[in-house]
Amino acid sequence: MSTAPASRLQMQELTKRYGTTTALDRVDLDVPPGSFTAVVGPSGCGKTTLLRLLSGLEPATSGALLADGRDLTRVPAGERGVAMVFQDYALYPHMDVAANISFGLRLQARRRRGAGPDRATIARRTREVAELLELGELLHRRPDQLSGGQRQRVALARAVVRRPPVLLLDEPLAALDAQLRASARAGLQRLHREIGATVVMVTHDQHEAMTMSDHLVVMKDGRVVQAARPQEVYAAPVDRFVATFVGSPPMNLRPGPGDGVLGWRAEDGRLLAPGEEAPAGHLLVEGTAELCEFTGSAQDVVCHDGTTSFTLRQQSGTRWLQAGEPVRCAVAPQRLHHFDRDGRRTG
Ligand SMILES: Nc1ncnc2c1ncn2[C@@H]1O[C@H](COP(=O)(O)OP(=O)(O)OP(=O)(O)O)[C@@H](O)[C@H]1O
Repeated sequence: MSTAPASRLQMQELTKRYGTTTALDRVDLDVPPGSFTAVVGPSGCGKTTLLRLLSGLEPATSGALLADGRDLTRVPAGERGVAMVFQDYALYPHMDVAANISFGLRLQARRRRGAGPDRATIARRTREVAELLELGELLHRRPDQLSGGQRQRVALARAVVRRPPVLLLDEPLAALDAQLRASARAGLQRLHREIGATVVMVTHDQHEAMTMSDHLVVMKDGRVVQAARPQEVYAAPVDRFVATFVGSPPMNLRPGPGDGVLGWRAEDGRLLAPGEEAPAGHLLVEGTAELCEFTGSAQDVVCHDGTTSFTLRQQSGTRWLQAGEPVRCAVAPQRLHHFDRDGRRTG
């Protein structure tokens, strides 16, 4: 399937206020062309508002929004080259799958008279996108004759059939059960590869965001806290908030040195044998195993040291721990994260 070129999106001091609520607070963000950008953050941090501004459903209060350097602020939603799939992707119930998918193209044809796509083009593009999303066999079914996952794919097909340079997805997988989500995740990534558009996806699921995106945006209180490759956000979170929000289990934190905070990831703790000393320079963490969760290839051991909890992840091949056992582990100095008293990363 041929595509329109992907757009680079830039937000500069983008602000949106609803009465006294500031939903977006001077957001500066650069979305690389062709990226799969995932936006995560706690409920109410402004994720959906960001998409609504990008799509043109809502005007910004102030600031600038550019696509490939072009100011979008006054460009109407229909002319932005931006398609959006909502969480509750309402399909037209009386139309079959083919008619649902081609709706936008048919509208375009009618509006532009001779200049829009002709019938043969519409039919071909509908077929192409249906094949891409594995809906080829279902073109003549109505939405109420489809499963949740199939309906979600029709909504996606309807959005991408017009080859938008930008595709916005608001919690696209939220309505699917766990098993369907896994295959829909793979489907979305494949779709992104095929259509080449810039994808911006909002999700509650930070695991989903990490695994699917190549650009991860973490928001809090209407602001972008960090935007980078997911690997970088995980390896070097800019502050304590990102350290505990991104990654599962959240990063372990403990006071010190001074008035700072030390952090370490569950997989960076190495269990010490009874009597074994922590190597010089390592952080020694001691506690008691309280909860041992076997995940298949690993075991997450939630421990308590009298004041705080921490989680140790043991990989397969090690001895599985049991609740009640004493736990001593060492963390190498290069695996430690340092935050200052205000929670900012210092190393
Ligand atoms: N139309 C509106 N009128 C007034 N306040 C609004 C409106 N839309 C959003 N808000 C407020 O703006 C803030 C950001 O909302 P938004 O929906 O963007 O958050 P979100 O990160 O998408 O949240 P969630 O993850 O819960 O969907 C919230 O405080 C919300 O209550």
